[in-house]
Formats: sequence, C-alpha cells, structure tokens
Amino acid sequence: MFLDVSHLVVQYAGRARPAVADVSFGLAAGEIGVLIGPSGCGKTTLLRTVAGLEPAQGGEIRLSGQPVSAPGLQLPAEQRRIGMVFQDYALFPHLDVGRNVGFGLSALPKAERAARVAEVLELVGLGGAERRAPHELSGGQQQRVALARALAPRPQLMLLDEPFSNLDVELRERLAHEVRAILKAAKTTALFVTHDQLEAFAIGDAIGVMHEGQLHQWADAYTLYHRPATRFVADFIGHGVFAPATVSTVDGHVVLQTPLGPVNGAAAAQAAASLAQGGPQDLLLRADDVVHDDEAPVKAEVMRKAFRGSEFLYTLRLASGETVLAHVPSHHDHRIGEWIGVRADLDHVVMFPRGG
Ligand SMILES: Nc1ncnc2c1ncn2[C@@H]1O[C@H](COP(=O)(O)OP(=O)(O)OP(=O)(O)O)[C@@H](O)[C@H]1O
Repeated sequence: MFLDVSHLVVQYAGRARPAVADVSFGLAAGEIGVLIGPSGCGKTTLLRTVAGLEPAQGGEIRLSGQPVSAPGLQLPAEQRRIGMVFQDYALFPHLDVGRNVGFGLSALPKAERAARVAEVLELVGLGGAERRAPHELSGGQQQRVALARALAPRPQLMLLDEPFSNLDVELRERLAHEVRAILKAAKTTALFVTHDQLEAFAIGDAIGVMHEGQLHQWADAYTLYHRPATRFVADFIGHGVFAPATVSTVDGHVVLQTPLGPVNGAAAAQAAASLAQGGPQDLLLRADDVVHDDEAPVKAEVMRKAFRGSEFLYTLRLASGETVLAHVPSHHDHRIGEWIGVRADLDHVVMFPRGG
C-alpha cells in the first residue's frame, strides 16, 4: 500500500474519548480514498494527522513504505511531501494566479517554475490564466487554482478536506467529477473528506465510513450500499428503514415476512439462514427495494415527497403504522394523503441484530 494507516489513535488533551480510535486502512498508489461520516466523527482529525498537523497517540502511518508517524516518531508536515486543499485554504489575494500556483516552487529556476505553473493550470482547465487575479475568478475556478497550487510541487499524497463545501450544489457535483479526473490525470494518490455521499461516490475508489472515531467500513461505493458492514453504515448510506425480520414456512417454502407482505425465493432463504444464527434481527428496506405497484395488495399513504428529477423519494405510511421510503419514477406524481400500492422487491437481504 502507498498510504498505510494502521491502528491509528488520536486523542485531544482533556477529551475522554479518542477522536480517532484504532483506525486502519490503505490506499494503493494512484487511488482516491474518501472519508465520510457525520459531523464530529473524526474525519478532519484523521486527515490532519496524516498531514502531520496533529500528533498521534498510537498506531502508525506509512507513506510509500516509510513511517511518517509511529511511536516516538512524528515527521514534520513539511517533510511529508503532502499537498493540501482545505475548505478555508484561500488563495493569496494580492498574488496573481501564476504566483499563487508557483508559491511552493521557489526552489526551481524561473523558467522551470513557469513551465510547471503552466502545466498544472492546463491540467485543471485554466490554461493561460497566470495573470488573472483571484477575485476575478468564480468560486469553482478559485478552488481549481488551489488544487493546481497543491499539485504543483508534485506531492506524493494529496489531502482534500471538504474543498467544495462553500460552493453551490450543482457546481459541487460537476467539480467532484472534474477533480477526480484531474487527480487521476496527475496520477496522484489522494485522501478526500466530505459529509456528502454523492460527492464520495463520485470521487472515491474506496470510501471509509466513520462514526465516533471508528472506521466502520472501508470499501467501494457499491459494496457500502449493498453490503454494509454495520447497522450504522446501512443507516448512513442511502435511504432506508429497518423493519423486524421474521420467517415462516408456508406450504413447505420459507417465506420472509415484511411490512410490505411476504417475500419468497433467495431473499427468504438468506434471511432464514441469518436468523438461524439466533436473536431478533431487523431487515433493511431501502427506498429502491420498495416498488410502487397499483396491483399490490399492500397500500401505503403518501406522507411526504421530495422531487429528485427522474424520481420522487416518497415517505409512505403503511396501514400497520410503519414508515417506509420509496424511489418512484417522477411521472407517478401522487398527492400527499393519497394511498398507493407498494410491494417489496428484494434482490438480497441486509439484516442486523436488533438494537445493535
Ligand atoms: N483541537 C481540538 N481540541 C479538542 N477537541 C477537538 C479538536 N478538534 C476536534 N476535536 C474533537 O474531536 C472530534 C472529531 O472532530 P473532527 O473535526 O475530526 O470531526 P469531523 O468528522 O471532521 O467533523 P466535521 O464534519 O464537523 O468537520 C470531535 O468530537 C471534536 O469536537
């Protein structure tokens, strides 16, 4: 692994619990990792510790095989060859774009510096912008200049902490894709922090979900969504609810009972196997497991709806009183208070012990 974080512990003085608690993960060279989690879960602390801006109390960080943080060792930030783009990492307002980008290149001869500045500006789509002043640029362009400035000295690792959080939603989504392309073109290994799932999915080769200092899962987006390792990850990623999982045998077949009616087949067999391990369990019902079907015998009342372009996210209440969420194509525009038919369409089941 190019970046190797192993059993890392970071605890602020006077705090009862560590901000980062026994966290381990790795990034291969050229890979982009994303840390995601609710406010206060320790993402920024972890990133700052990798950067060398916070001391670790335990564990090890290796960069390209070399320990940069270990018991008795904390390599200073400036010796780690790490580039950083932070939300509040503003450009120098009195320097033009070229001087901003060339800021970390003072060791290079003038001509080489100018060539490298031109090269990274080209990379971020701002070729020829050297003479422009930061205030003449849009927020998105300024962040691309900040990215160019961080990339210019050829860091071995890039760290980005919510670099788009001051920008509007549409621009954020576009920039997320652009930044991924730029980092890939620069063949840079990068670790990115966000609390926005769509941003994480757009950027990350691997995504780590953190909660209260712990890393619950480190996996690609597909695995996080479909095979969440813990109940917290299942709840945090995507839209869904938990319902009690029970199986029964009907005419010799195993049937999974859900609030949306019985489910047969592979999903039922999988649920039965999981329940056989003992103890009550809950079944995750994602919004895309709940299908609107006028013919379905189970009806649900539309409580809320959020328009998302191609689909609605409906919040539905069943006659049994339980709430479920459903993604429904947006041409099915039902009124609040209307009752619509719903059924479960489970490809596989995700279950966790109750109360876990
Ligand atoms: N300098 C500090 N001194 C003491 N405690 C701190 C310090 N910085 C952060 N903390 C605490 O450490 C925990 C993790 O904070 P951190 O900023 O790493 O979380 P985060 O996931 O990045 O949150 P956010 O998304 O809100 O930025 C929180 O409980 C926070 O209050």
